[in-house]
Amino acid sequence: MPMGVAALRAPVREVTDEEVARFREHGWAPLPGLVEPEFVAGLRERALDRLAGRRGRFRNGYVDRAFGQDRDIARHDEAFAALALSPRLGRNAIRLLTGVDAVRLQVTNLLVKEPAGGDGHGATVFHQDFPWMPMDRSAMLTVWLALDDVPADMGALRFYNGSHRYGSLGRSFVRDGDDALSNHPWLETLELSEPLDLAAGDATVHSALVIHGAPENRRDRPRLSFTATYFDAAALYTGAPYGQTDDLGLKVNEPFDHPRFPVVPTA
Ligand SMILES: O=C(O)CCC(=O)C(=O)O
Ligand SMILES: [Fe+2]
Repeated sequence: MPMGVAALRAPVREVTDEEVARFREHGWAPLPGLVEPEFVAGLRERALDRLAGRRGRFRNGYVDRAFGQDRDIARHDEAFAALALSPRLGRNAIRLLTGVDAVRLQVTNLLVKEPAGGDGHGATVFHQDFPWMPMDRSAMLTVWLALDDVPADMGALRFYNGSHRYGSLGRSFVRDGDDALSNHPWLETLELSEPLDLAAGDATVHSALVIHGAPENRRDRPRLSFTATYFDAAALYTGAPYGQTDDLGLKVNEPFDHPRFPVVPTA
């Protein structure tokens, strides 16, 4: 049953002080039961509808080998929009980040990791998100929400705890063999987070500076997740080339005042 517009208040819980502390210490945190499973079931249905007919697309980019994307899904779907722009999620992002009074939504994404083998997806190599970004500061995070149960061997994310403290460590996904561990073997001295079994509605949240990746999907059904990325609303545009922002008419050294980067309401 499709959700009516009136029903679109996303049932998101608040993060706890312990979760904020853990995020700041490790650069990421598990957020079990972040979104009510009933609402997530509706999102899953919408996700599957959007994905029908998208199978078997040619893949060649480095990222495309790791997972499929339906970028900006919240611009096309009101339920994903209700979630991504929910005041609870906005307040959570502000609390998790340090020294941030307001956040903008950078991007939403429906991610699909097909089962490994044949035409399927490979592992998500370890990387940071920030090195691509045209923002002048790194206060940025991604909420990664399981739209269905995602047991560890299906490819829930893993993280190098504390790796967010080492600043921007360079791009991955741009050349062969450029995963973060190959670029920086010392990362292996850090603790790798345990494999996580996520249920639909569970999430992880990660800093754009934490090193993260995911194993291949060893199950026989696609791994389905939704991500929403938020950044400090005060961040200024640097003009660095980036597909999403190149043609938007943003001004260098000005904030991202553009409808593509809405400030998330907090009430
Ligand atoms: O879902 C994945 O495998 C990777 C997602 C990711 O890297 C991200 O959301 O930043
Ligand atoms: Fe990432």
